[in-house]
Amino acid sequence: MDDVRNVDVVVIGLGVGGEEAAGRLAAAGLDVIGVEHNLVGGECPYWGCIPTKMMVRAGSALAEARRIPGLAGAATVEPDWAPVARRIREQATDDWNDKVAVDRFTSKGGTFVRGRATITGPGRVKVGEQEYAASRALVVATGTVAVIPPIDGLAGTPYWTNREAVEATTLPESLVILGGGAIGCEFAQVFARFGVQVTIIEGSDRILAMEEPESSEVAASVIGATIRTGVRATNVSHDGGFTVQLSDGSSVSGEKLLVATGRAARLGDLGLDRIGLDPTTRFLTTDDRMRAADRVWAVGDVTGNGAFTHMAMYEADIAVRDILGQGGPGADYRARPRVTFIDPEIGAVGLTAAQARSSLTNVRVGHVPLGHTSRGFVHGPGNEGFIKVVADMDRGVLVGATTAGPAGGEMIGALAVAVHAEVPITTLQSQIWAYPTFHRGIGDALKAL
Ligand SMILES: Cc1cc2nc3c(=O)[nH]c(=O)nc-3n(C[C@H](O)[C@H](O)[C@H](O)COP(=O)(O)OP(=O)(O)OC[C@H]3O[C@@H](n4cnc5c(N)ncnc54)[C@H](O)[C@@H]3O)c2cc1C
Ligand SMILES: NC(=O)c1ccc[n+]([C@@H]2O[C@H](COP(=O)([O-])OP(=O)(O)OC[C@H]3O[C@@H](n4cnc5c(N)ncnc54)[C@H](O)[C@@H]3O)[C@@H](O)[C@H]2O)c1
Repeated sequence: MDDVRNVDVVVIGLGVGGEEAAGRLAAAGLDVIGVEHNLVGGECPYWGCIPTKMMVRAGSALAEARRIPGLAGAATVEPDWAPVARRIREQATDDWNDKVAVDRFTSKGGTFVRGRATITGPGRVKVGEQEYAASRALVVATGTVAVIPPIDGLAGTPYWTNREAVEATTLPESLVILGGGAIGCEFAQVFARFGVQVTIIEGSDRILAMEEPESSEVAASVIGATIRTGVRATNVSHDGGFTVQLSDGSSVSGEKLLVATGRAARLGDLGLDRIGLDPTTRFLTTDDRMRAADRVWAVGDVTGNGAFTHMAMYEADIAVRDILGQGGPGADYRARPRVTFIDPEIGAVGLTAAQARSSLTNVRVGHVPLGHTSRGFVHGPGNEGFIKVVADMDRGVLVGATTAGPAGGEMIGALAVAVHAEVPITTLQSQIWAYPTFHRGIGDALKAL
């Protein structure tokens, strides 16, 4: 084995959070080792946010073209997956090549190491035969993998996860999706718009179960798939196509099967016990400076604070400032935004009404269907959606909101500011909202409080 190499910082995992932390620490002049066993950039650019949003963009273009009759004449729509697959391969992922991302990190002065890192002791990390000793910080940013539920017959079949779905160059005729969360819903709508017969199997009683019930209703009405809720898969068999037996005795079949039943942090084989942490933990618990242990910081999906790219970036920023001794605000999760990119987009921030009622005594809700607003009326076809605000009336501030609609992901920005900055509801109610915008509906929802 080579000698131990002494450095300032080792970052394990160069996904969204790790790359941000490693790059900034290197740019600040520290001696940083960044370790990545797969692609620098992680899930988001290669199999997550970016390619799936390219798919969504393509599906939305088809849907908008199909709305032309009745609005603007006639249109013939002939979906073709080839340009989508090409765009993903050439523009989003460089054919799943991370040279640009590696160069981005090394140009900041970081040292890149390709391989799987294991922790061997406090500040100590081994990659292959080389061991590193970090005097200042160890940053764990190892992200998540798709959870594969222990369903009889599933293991060993050629099921898809998000990775195979993103890499697909041709589409199946039919697709069964296990799980109706964000991943299941986004893929379902896109593939359905390209002509695939999609069936979603969701164990709980509604899709997008973590969001407002109205969000689930809107999603179910627009996705274009057969949606089976309250049933679980009990058995999977593969004989050219897939047959999934369900807990109610029925079965569904599809040419392909996509497993989208959640994500699990990659922590199991990291060696956490060697730094005094529980190796069986689901997520790494941190303080508000993202410290998980002495001179150990954790950022991104592994912290369990919301598996979103913006959360990984946010936590990386806090960890970097703490490691560099720069101070500044600590982590505050009250105004966590999220957007499910179906059409209509479902933006949300903070608490749902049910979450608010479970922890607060004086909660009021304001709600307006988007079709009742001037802009929703003008928009016509494709105007599904609503705006819902959740208020803590004791403090006179919003604690949560949902904006579902054609610009739902953009509308939530205004309400994220309101929740984050605790803008008094009376101030929001006296605001002037431009006419006729979708976001003017926020004023209507506030009036309904
Ligand atoms: C289909 C899909 C769509 C999504 N869409 C969105 C979206 O629209 N908006 C949004 O905000 N979020 C979205 N997400 C979530 C987003 O991709 C993640 O929240 C984000 O990638 C998390 O970043 P991370 O750095 O924590 O982890 P990751 O991106 O998972 O990166 C972790 C990295 O660590 C590496 N690694 C793990 N263990 C080791 C080890 N021992 N040694 C070396 N390297 C290791 C991995 O190879 C990986 O590259 C989506 C996710 C999926 C799956
Ligand atoms: N637009 C975005 O920002 C975006 C998009 C995709 C993913 N993501 C992130 O990735 C995370 C993971 O997404 P996801 O959709 O895989 O997970 P999820 O946890 O959001 O949803 C998984 C769903 O699968 C269901 N389920 C679990 N086991 C099941 C089973 N055996 N049979 C039937 N249903 C089952 C659950 O009830 C749940 O509704 C999201 O929570 C989000 O943080 C974000």
